Amino acid sequence: MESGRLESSLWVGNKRYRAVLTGWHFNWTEVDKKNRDKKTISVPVAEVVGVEDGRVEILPQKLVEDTDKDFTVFYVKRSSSGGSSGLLWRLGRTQFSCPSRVLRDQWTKHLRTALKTHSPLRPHKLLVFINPFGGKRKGRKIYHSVVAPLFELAGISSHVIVTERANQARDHLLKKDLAGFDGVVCVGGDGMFSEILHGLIGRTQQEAGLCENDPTVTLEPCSLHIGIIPAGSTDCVCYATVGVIDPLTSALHIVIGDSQPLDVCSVHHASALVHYSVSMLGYGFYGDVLAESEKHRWMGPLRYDFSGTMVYLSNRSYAGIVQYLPADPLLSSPRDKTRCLSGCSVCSRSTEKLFHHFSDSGSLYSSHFSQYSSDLEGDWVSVEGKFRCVSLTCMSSSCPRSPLGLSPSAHLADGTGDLILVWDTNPLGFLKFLYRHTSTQDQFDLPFVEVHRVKAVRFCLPSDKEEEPCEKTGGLSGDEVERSYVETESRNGSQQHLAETGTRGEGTNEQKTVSPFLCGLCCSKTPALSVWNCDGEILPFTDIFSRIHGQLVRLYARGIEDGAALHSCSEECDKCERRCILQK
Ligand SMILES: Nc1ncnc2c1ncn2[C@@H]1O[C@H](COP(=O)(O)OP(=O)(O)OP(=O)(O)O)[C@@H](O)[C@H]1O
Ligand SMILES: CCCCCCCCCCCCC/C=C/[C@@H](O)[C@H](CO)NC(=O)CCCCC
Ligand SMILES: [Ca+2]
Repeated sequence: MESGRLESSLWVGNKRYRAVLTGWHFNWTEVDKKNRDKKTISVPVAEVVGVEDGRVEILPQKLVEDTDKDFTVFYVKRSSSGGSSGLLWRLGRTQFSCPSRVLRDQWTKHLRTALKTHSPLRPHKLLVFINPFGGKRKGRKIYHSVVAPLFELAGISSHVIVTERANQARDHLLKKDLAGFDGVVCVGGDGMFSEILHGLIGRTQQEAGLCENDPTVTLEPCSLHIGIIPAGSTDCVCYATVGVIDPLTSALHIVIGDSQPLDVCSVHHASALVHYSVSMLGYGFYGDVLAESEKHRWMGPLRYDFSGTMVYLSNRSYAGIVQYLPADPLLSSPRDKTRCLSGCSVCSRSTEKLFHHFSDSGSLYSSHFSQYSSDLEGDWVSVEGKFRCVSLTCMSSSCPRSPLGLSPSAHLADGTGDLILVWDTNPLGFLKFLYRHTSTQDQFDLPFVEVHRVKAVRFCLPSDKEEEPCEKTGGLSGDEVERSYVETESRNGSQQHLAETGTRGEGTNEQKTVSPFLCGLCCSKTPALSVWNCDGEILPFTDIFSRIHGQLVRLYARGIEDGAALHSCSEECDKCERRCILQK
């Protein structure tokens, strides 16, 4: 008998099944009275959530009938409702009956052992941060009603912190003891994710003795995984890495220990780290939308639609110099019409490139040779002019508002970002560009739009182009923007200069928010500057240097599964090529 293999008859209700546990799969096939096989259900062991003695239910509430010949298996079940192509996951549950208690114990023992063997990244202990004010303010309810019961079922212990102020989660991760935790879960939106990202990256560099302020340093990848339970307004990072915004689906990805590496862009100004970004670093239109939307927080998620319309009507473009370092064009292109899907070959090739210097121990996390990266070598390209917007994204940045995203062919973990330059154009042209984000039409196929796959970007203002700000509304000039925001923070005595922008949410620091939109309304003077929108935060500087760090963090996710490859996966898994790839 193959090790770990188990086969026997089991009953579900009054139907008999032939159940087989092989190394990778747990299958049960209905057998009719003439011993003919009927329907088979096949679940990869990696997608089994838990195995319980007796007849058990956990959602909507826990019910246990402790019978000694029964056991219950919980597993991931794909749902196609709402056109989600199987990306929406539900908790499947089957209660099996055995002819004897001995056989029942054999089944539960084998299944539990198989889970341990085949899912090495399943978390045991998680640190959970809940932002009670994110999105529609449902974070706490979502966690307690949907997520906590699943964690309990999977035997995950969690330490839960409901935040009382902005940046509490970041500060906790930077300073407190994290021993024993496998990952950090963020219940909130992109802003809350950003806090976790900053805390974990900062902590990892502190412990590795690396200076985050130096853009040439190869940063150490974080060893703790991040799980996102979407409860914000945009939830772009969740959407782009899971494919749906659904707390139960995300909780299941965490519980089964999925792992998706993610590129991170560091943003620097004058030898100091300003911020990290994963979804969008945008100047011009997206910066103005964010600045405007901060005044309408009370509208909730709708504030972006309202502000988007207002900013569009203000019809502005901004002068700037953009310099970029192109990525290797032989590896991929932002216009190659591919999508970064689960198991993406472009990202896998990058993993080999990024981590080819394995240490003696074989650890992925102590892999770099030199502290300084050769990634910034190459020929820089420089362009100057007036832009509607300049955006840099490390991934597609798809979200419900834009299902294919800012750059549909961008990759989650290839060590590059896509730079999108939208040159000044007429209002109708720009509307066309924006509108194409909401459809499948190519937003880059317009004469005033350029897209480049890059490793690093610099942006500065042309020295002679600064205009007088509007006096009535107090629009700020370049110098003023910087002065009004800079704050120096000292972390554990080290000289870190992380700008405290704090323009999101209640409880943030009181600071002046740049609102160039007002000038567009009250006078004909266009403001001199826009602001940078960095994953939903307004940055305090206009001149920036940013660089992409390949696979700096890992999420409990697996990227977007290919709907076509998933066909009738939950029933006929042998036919599903993608699952086989995953399990290799
Ligand atoms: N207890 C708190 N009080 C006030 N602000 C908080 C608190 N906890 C976290 N924050 C801040 O709230 C900001 C917004 O939160 P979050 O991202 O969860 O929701 P959102 O803005 O509605 O969603 P999105 O970022 O997806 O647009 C975050 O930047 C975070 O720093
Ligand atoms: C006329 C139709 C106009 C439609 C315009 C559609 C364009 C949509 C592109 C959406 C790109 C989202 C990028 C993600 C940004 C997030 O990091 C950030 C934090 O949550 N969100 C915003 O800044 C929120 C700001 C979102 C800007 C719209
Ligand atoms: Ca990327």
